[in-house]
Amino acid sequence: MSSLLDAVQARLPEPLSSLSPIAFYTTALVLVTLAVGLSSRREKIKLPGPRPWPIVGNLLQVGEDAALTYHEWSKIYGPVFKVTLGEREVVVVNSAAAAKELFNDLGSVYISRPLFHTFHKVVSSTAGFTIGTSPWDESCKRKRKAAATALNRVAVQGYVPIIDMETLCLIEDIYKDSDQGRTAINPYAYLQRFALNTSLVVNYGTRLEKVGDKLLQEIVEVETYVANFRSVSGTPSDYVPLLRYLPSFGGGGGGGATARFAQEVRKRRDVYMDRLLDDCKRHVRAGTDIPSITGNILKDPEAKLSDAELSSICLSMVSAGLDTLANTFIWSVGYLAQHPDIQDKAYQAMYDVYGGAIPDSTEEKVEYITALHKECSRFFSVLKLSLPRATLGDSEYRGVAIPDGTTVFLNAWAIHHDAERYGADYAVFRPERFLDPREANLQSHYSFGAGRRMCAGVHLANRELYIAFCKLIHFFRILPSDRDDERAFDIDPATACANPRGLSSTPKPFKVRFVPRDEAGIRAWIDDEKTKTEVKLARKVE
Ligand code: HEM
Repeated sequence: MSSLLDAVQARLPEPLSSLSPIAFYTTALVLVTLAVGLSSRREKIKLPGPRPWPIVGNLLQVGEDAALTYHEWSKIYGPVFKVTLGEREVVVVNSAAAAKELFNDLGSVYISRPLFHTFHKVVSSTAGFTIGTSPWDESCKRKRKAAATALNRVAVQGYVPIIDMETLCLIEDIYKDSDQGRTAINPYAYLQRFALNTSLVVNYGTRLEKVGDKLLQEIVEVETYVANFRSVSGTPSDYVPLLRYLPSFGGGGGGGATARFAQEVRKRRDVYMDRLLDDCKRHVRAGTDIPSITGNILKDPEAKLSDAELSSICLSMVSAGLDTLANTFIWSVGYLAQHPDIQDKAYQAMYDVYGGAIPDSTEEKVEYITALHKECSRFFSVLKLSLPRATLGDSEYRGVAIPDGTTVFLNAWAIHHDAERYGADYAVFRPERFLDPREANLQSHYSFGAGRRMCAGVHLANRELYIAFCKLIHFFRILPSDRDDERAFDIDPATACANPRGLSSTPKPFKVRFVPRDEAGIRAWIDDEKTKTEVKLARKVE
């Protein structure tokens, strides 16, 4: 017993570790009693939900993959229930009907974002919050408006040449590294560069040249760490403040391992964000910039954005479309490799429209490809719990009061498994569901969230998905590796997720073959496009 006490005391900060055993147990008892008292006194939301434990609430019951657990709980407690995470009560929304009722019909209430200790106080104190992590206020309104205008349908049409250029680089590098389909490759780095470069060119007019580029690797690595800090289930000290004082958890005040790591990540992030912005500013001053969102803001004398707001928009542009888009592609490519029948249907659909010519990017004419990317977004649900919301003002759900400032999770995973919305075959990958004319009046899926804080990059993301799917399937047959040790891999989003506690789910690494459908055709296209484009749309980051 005393060795257990020694071990516990050794991990505590100075004032607690120096207590005698009797004083220690008394203090612990008082703290537990206080916490139990506080947690039972604090119950504000009378929705059904699993019974919380003292101090930790339901944290220990949530398990590895919170969205899947919440989906199971929704079968017991109904589509809208409450969980208690440490000292925070959270409303979880699990059906399409409830999402509409709350996020759309009560859009002006379900509009804010909650604050979390690690992300908002430790990771973000220098770089500022992204739009997706900013509570709703006048500054957030300005940032959201600027981003939404720069990313609306009309603006995105102007970015099609940029997406085309990045698709060309994607196809060229995949082609080169695949050795005519003989070598199976891991598609992650190619798709991450595609996603990041598109955002960088649109936002700064700059791009990263090589798949193995050091800056690219740094941005992908750091943004993945940041995303994990933003995850609503990855950082227990966000919910149990006491943990911030334990060395292996920690927070800003506690100086523990999590806090130190978060501070290090923040510094690394500041370095490349400053570099990208400075590079853009230098070119704007010299008049050598390429039209971009940031360049336009810097040149606009009427722009009412502060430096911090501009940095926040830049941060959002770099981070918001990186993991989300790349992971949607990565899951999809793995799935397509195991389902050549779907590729055949997509190829045939393109053939029906273009008679074998290369699909045009300026319009989404191939309905099956649109249906395919919608189904990929639904089926793989990369942001399973979306981004957390907070209510602004009091509201009600079925007569139960939801007070101002309540944290709300939109469980996109559960909604995408809602039989009332998607029918009995919700678990089947079937793009055809989105060709049904009855879909026209419904929100296709919830991977971009819902309501007034829905993804501001939805048009850009959809266009990137459409164009890249068209070209990948037009030029390649995507097939499993022919090596015995690589051929089989799990690509089921319920079981193959490599980071169930992360923000954006990614599958465990796998390799596939990209076999050119027409060897001479792909080479001629690459050569021809390169002379036309000559990567003159963007310069390299200096
Ligand atoms: C497949 C790719 C993407 C997915 C799955 C995705 C998903 C999401 C989701 C779920 C949200 C939260 C929505 C809500 O609370 O209802 C969000 C917010 C946001 N996304 Fe995306 N996103 C993607 C790509 C992009 C891209 C390419 C950009 C821009 C370059 C972008 C910019 C934003 C911004 C600025 C927000 C914050 C909106 C706000 O809080 O008002 N996203 N995204």
